[in-house]
Amino acid sequence: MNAELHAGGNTWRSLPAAQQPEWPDQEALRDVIAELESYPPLVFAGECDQLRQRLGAVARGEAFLLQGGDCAEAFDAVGADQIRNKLKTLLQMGAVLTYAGQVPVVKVGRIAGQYSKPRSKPTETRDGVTLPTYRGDSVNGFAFTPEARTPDPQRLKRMYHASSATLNLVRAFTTGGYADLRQVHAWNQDFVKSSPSGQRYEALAREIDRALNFMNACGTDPEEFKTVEFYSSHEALILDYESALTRTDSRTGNLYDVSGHMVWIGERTRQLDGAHIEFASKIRNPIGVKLGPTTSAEDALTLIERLDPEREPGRLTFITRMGAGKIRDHLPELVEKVTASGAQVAWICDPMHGNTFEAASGHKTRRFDDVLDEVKGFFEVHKSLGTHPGGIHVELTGDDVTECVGGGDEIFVDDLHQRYETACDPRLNRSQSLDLAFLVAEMYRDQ
Ligand SMILES: O=C[C@H](O)[C@H](O)COP(=O)(O)O
Ligand SMILES: C=C(OP(=O)(O)O)C(=O)O
Repeated sequence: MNAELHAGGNTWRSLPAAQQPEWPDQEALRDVIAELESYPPLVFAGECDQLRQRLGAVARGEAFLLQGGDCAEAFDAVGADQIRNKLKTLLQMGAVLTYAGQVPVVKVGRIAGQYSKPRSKPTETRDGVTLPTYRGDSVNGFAFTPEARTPDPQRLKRMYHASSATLNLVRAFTTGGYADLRQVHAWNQDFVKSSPSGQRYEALAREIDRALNFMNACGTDPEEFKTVEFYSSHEALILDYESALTRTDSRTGNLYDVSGHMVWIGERTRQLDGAHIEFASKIRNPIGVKLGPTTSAEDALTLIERLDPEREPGRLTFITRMGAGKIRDHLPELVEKVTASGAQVAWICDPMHGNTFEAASGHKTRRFDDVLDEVKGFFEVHKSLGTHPGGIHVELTGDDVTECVGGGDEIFVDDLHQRYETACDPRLNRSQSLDLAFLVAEMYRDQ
């Protein structure tokens, strides 16, 4: 094991680490870690610093964060079409939100590293057969066989290569002309024309059109529309992987987890004395922490103490995922006490994870109306406290899947089986994601 890392990026090893796979072959795991430690970084420390600055603007109320992508990326979905569709959807959402909010929208994908899943149960039983639960492609296979479900550390290397290929294409799309704002707006116009609830969005789309024509008429350099800043993020769950990809920045001597620009710690692994928070406290990347409905204000304040002792805007993002029925009761105390402490965190709403239920067909799903209601509650709470609703964090795909019910192009419970493709939690499809963007844009504007 890399001795330099042992001093900083590996201090988590002496603490309890929740949700780690039971790798059957420890020697094979050690070999994989050693190999990963020799791989080049996927992102540069300077890019992480730039994202931290952008998130600082979110924390100060000067920008909005759009973070979204798959629940669980899959190795067999690392294809040009899927990556392009996802990116296209996020760019379309970003364009609408930028216009409505009149502030920069920081665009961060749950992409190029979101291969590991925390689970409620360690095992799954089907027809009397019990096997380890699926923990994401970085750990085991989705197929319900003993071979597939046995954790295999070689998969950590595949995760690195899949992340690398994905990021490479994302960089090409976002800097090579595909993300041109005029093109993105034309896609949005198509959506407004074809969506059953598109009429509601027509006025906003027309205004954006006029704004673009105005900028054109003023002679704005068309090159300025051509590229877009886009960052990667994932849950820092499998600590053997994340710490093997932690490097010392030659400019500053600080440690960075170079597996993605931003990493977050999930609701199931944010124990204050646990390994994940210890790991996150040692790296300089911008850090997100998920906060569910049982989070106390004291927990939030201790997290700030551990992760953002310098109170640096942009360092820490709280991603609340309370559930539509709970957010209005639970969020105010957290925001009030954190604000009173003087900390400037970014507050982001994840309206997905508190709103999951099982349909009679057995599919895990979410209602679009609940998702929307949680975002509404989030905006209401921040409005009443005079604080900034900093953004949204959404599980989505650019494909026309049928995993969440509702939306303008309505999906019914009976439709769920048609194209239910997620390996874990249900995602908004392309049209539901764009519906959400237009509706959140209206809320942001009213704010
Ligand atoms: O995406 C989040 C979690 O991994 C997921 O909600 C856990 O799902 P489970 O309750 O089916 O394990
Ligand atoms: C597992 C996730 O969320 P949470 O930690 O909020 O349950 C997730 O975002 O994939």
